[in-house]
Amino acid sequence: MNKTYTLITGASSGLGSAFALCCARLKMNLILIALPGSAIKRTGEELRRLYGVEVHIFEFDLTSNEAFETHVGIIKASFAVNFLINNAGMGGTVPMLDCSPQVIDKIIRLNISCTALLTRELLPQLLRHEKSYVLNIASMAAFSPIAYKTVYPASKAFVSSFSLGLREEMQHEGLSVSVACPGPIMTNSNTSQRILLQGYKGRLGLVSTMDLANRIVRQTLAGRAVIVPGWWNRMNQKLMGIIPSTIKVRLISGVIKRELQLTH
Ligand SMILES: NC(=O)C1=CN([C@@H]2O[C@H](COP(=O)(O)OP(=O)(O)OC[C@H]3O[C@@H](n4cnc5c(N)ncnc54)[C@H](OP(=O)(O)O)[C@@H]3O)[C@@H](O)[C@H]2O)C=CC1
Ligand SMILES: N[C@@H](C=O)C(=O)O
Repeated sequence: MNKTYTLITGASSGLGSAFALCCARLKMNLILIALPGSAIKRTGEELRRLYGVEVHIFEFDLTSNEAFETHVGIIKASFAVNFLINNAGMGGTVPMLDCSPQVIDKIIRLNISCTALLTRELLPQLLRHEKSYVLNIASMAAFSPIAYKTVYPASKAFVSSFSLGLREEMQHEGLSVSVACPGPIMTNSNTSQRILLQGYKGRLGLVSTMDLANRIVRQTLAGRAVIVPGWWNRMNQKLMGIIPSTIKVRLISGVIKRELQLTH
């Protein structure tokens, strides 16, 4: 039987490395993408040794057009990808006037362009399998505009809309597309500090990173369209579907504004 591979972007830390561990435990061969200079090679060796799976590492900046074209070209030509996890993403909390145009561009490229383009590039490979999966990582932030984050929630609304549109288009093709909308996750130190500044409301939605990865992968393989882990987050999702946008943006932004203490 031909070997199949799960490709995970942003796999060197945070949720991405938890996905790598979860998928290795499920005996999936892995292709891990991360920025150069992380500890991803060591992670790869550990996963090979512990779980006996193949792990191929690609270290490049997904937002560089040239690097993207070169590395994705190699991946397409060499590996039969049947599960794509678009996890790499960036955000932050900063007033619009203090946010550099470069950062805005990077968020849009990584969260929006790379998600759509990598999916498009790998679609022919994915469709060669009887059953294949795409998992896109959005956020609870996809459910409402948020002041002081502005570009990030807008980018995650794109990820959500893109995923559900593609899911509909692929429904008879054997490709199941899911979008995960996690609440706060204690991953890198900046994000963790900001979550603590939100107070008890931020902490109520917390799910441990490994638990989150396991739940999201399980539900993706079960074919679920929208994955919102955690009871508090699911309740918030329902509320956000009912509350008018002008009211919810004010309520959520009030909580998020506390994160500005980190930089101001
Ligand atoms: N943390 C949270 O509270 C939440 C996160 N999310 C989403 O979950 C996903 C993972 O988040 P999280 O684990 O916190 O993120 P982290 O910042 O902890 O990790 C992001 C990963 O992506 C990699 N990465 C970043 N930029 C690039 C790039 N240009 N090219 C290649 N790889 C890159 C990072 O590499 P390196 O380590 O080398 O920088 C790292 O491996 C994101 O899409 C995020 O938006 C959703 C809801 C809440
Ligand atoms: N990862 C994002 C969390 O919601 C952020 O950095 O804001």
